[in-house]
Amino acid sequence: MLNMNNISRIYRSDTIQTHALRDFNLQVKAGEFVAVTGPSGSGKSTFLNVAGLLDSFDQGSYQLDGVSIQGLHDDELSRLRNEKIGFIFQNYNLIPDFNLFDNIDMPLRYRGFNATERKRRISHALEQVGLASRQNYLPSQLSGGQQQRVAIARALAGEPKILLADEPTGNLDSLMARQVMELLHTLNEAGSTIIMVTHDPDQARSISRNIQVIDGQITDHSVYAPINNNAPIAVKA
Ligand SMILES: Nc1ncnc2c1ncn2[C@@H]1O[C@H](COP(=O)(O)OP(=O)(O)OP(=O)(O)O)[C@@H](O)[C@H]1O
Repeated sequence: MLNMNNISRIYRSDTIQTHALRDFNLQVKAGEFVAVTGPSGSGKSTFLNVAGLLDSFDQGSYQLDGVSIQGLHDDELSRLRNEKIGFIFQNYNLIPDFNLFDNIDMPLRYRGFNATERKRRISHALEQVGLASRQNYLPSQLSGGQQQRVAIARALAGEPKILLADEPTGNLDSLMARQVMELLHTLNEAGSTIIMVTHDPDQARSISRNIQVIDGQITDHSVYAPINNNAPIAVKA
């Protein structure tokens, strides 16, 4: 599904170069759930941005769902991004004046789906996140956890090949965070491929595969026993 080999991403300014990713190698198979951990500034967001085709890279090769990314033009990258990737951000990124239906509808309109197909996708996605009865609500009428579930529904409605989540529970209290994590696990059990950056060690432990990023490289690559197990069985991969 995702195949990165020797990826480097260097940010350059007049005076300094920052090697945000260096010789970064990662393969993720369809159906995996991967937690990405590591200290602040280690390159986690840069990795997600490169993986999500939001940022370019300087060296290496990257195939997403069998498509080589190198050399693609911006319009091809946008099309691939819209088709294959669902993003979930810490701050939800919902449009406050749009109700839930219209928030989920907007990227589908952009992709040119007809009204019947859009309605089908929106209804199904809202059902998946347990908010089918609230499609006319505004984001401000929902809790933070519910807003994040809408953001997840928006990502799911695109029927992406992979979900990329950057600290999706970072703004939530522990109960709501747990509900969002349960939803992500349920989606993964139903077949979704998910890569999630988290600072929360308990969350990471609930996820079957963990990678740790330090100084732009993967330094630890552990596979844990699945969810709801506080005593991980670490197997070095
Ligand atoms: N647009 C940019 N221009 C210059 N340097 C950048 C840019 N974005 C990130 N960096 C640098 O690249 C390195 C990796 O940053 P990145 O945001 O990927 O880390 P992170 O692990 O996601 O951090 P955090 O956990 O704090 O979000 C850092 O040294 C950061 O300062």
